[in-house]
Amino acid sequence: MEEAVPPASATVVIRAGSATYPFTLASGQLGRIGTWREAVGNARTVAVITSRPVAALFPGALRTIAETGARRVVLEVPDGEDAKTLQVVGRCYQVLAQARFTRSDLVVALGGGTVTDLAGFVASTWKRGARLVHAPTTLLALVDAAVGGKTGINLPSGKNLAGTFYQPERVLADDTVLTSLPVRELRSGLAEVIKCGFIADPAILDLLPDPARAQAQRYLRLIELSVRAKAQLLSDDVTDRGLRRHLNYGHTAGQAIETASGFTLRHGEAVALGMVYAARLCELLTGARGVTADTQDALHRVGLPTRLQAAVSFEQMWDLMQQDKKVSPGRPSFVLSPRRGTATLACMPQREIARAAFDDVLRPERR
Ligand SMILES: NC(=O)c1ccc[n+]([C@@H]2O[C@H](COP(=O)([O-])OP(=O)(O)OC[C@H]3O[C@@H](n4cnc5c(N)ncnc54)[C@H](O)[C@@H]3O)[C@@H](O)[C@H]2O)c1
Ligand SMILES: O=C(O)C(=O)C[C@@H](O)[C@H](O)[C@H](O)COP(=O)(O)O
Ligand SMILES: [Zn+2]
Repeated sequence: MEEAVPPASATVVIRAGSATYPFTLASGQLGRIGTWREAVGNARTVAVITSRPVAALFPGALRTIAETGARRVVLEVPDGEDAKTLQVVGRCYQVLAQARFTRSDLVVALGGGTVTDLAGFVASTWKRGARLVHAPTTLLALVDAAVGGKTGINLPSGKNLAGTFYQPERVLADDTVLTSLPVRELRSGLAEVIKCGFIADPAILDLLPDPARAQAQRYLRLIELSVRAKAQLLSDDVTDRGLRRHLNYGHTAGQAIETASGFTLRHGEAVALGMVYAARLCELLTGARGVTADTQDALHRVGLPTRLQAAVSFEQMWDLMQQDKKVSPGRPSFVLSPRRGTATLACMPQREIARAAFDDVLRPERR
């Protein structure tokens, strides 16, 4: 049985500095001609960036884009993190060049966060800026990656080390995409939802779903609350110099762990571990109590990992953390959340404290 949860409103207006655009949350809209007519506008060519598995899941969306009358070009990129490389960016540019793609043509990102990160980068750099619409198909992309205009490409030396800030014209959020999403991917998205609960809106933490059950109303509500929380933090800090950094909670350690695991961990799983780590650091640095237990409890409720299983050493994590793009010596860059709904910035911890926190909460337990 579905619990009675207040219905989500249809549109969240995202204000990102001088840009304003709608995040429309409407079940089934990716298959509607009206949605796409409005999104395509007067573009002559629509380049849909997607991956093969995602394209196979959403033939209706692809067909409907073609029915708008615009010429449709489908760029199938590798699935998952393999899409976020300079090589794939180069291949996208080649296809756009062959299609004589102009700045008034439209790039549509149809997929998860890897696709929105890649497509955003391609659109922002193609002729210094083509039109862009996001059609997120994972929970993680719905609540996070499709909003706020961060684009990212991975380099051998680290995750998201090349990127731009480039806002889409609109985000077409259709919660029915969740019906085909594997539970592991749902959980991964819930890590970013839980992050918003800790740094901004504690009400989120009282609404956490059971990922093994269908709870459509609850997801609608969580999508809306998470997007509102994100929008609030980035509205006056699009370029990540101040408040927006709170959205990086769990990411300094998390993205280091994600990279060190060779991307065997999903982004959200790594962020979950990063939040546990940040919680323990918070206790060690500030004397706060109960932060780790509260974090572990929220993550356990949705079945996310709270301790490393993969072989990632402290040294690997520590080295990669130093290369995080927001780290600069002596300046606060590590996000802590001492209490539900709040976040602060601290300097990178000293190595001994960083190691102690790792040993306390992340190091795989000996069997
Ligand atoms: N730019 C940002 O603000 C931001 C925010 C958060 C995360 N990210 C980035 O997002 C990426 C992770 O995104 P993700 O978790 O969506 O991963 P993803 O894009 O790799 O998608 C995960 C998997 O789900 C599959 N999939 C997609 N939609 C599906 C559907 N509806 N049904 C069934 N399967 C489906 C894909 O084929 C893929 O294998 C990371 O690279 C991360 O760095 C960016
Ligand atoms: O939008 C933001 O700002 C975020 O930090 C959201 C994160 O969830 C996301 O993973 C982002 O891509 C991480 O950014 P990075 O600057 O650490 O690469
Ligand atoms: Zn993230």
